[in-house]
Amino acid sequence: TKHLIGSLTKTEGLKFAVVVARFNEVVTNLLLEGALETFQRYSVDDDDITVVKVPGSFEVPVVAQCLGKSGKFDAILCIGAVIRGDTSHYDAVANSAASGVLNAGLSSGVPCIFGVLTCDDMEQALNRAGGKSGNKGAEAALTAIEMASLFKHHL
Ligand SMILES: O=c1[nH]c(NC[C@H](O)[C@H](O)[C@H](O)CO)c([N+](=O)[O-])c(=O)[nH]1
Repeated sequence: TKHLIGSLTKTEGLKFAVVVARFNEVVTNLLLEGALETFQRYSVDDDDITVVKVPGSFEVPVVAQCLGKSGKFDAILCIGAVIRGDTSHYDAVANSAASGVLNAGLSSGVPCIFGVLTCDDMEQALNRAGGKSGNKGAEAALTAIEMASLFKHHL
């Protein structure tokens, strides 16, 4: 039986883009920090990481698709924080971000990792951005490394 799996240790030469929504930047900067530290811990070269800022999560997918199609990256990490609070169009933004990131990956053929928090309130979001529930940005970075390695070395 042939089992294909991405490595977390053979990260040399893997190139990553990180698309970060500025909306709720108190949260998204913490997610970005967690992601960058995880890349560093897993020996991803700093020169192999490109960070792109966009206004909100709704703008993330089109940039992820563009970066994917550039052929310059092995995985695209998408970071955002959609917080319901008193936002009327929470569902529109959250659902668009999810389907948008999915389609960016499918259309570009480059793994696009969904690191967009969708939470009811700021406390929930902060708990998932380095609080007691961990850091979704760090987790998504691990996923990005595994998927980049799987595609580069096995697919
Ligand atoms: O990333 C977010 N964008 C949000 N809206 C902006 C949206 O992403 C676009 O930038 C905007 O609609 C312009 O296209 C949010 N809310 O509306 O609450 C949110 O919680 N998070």
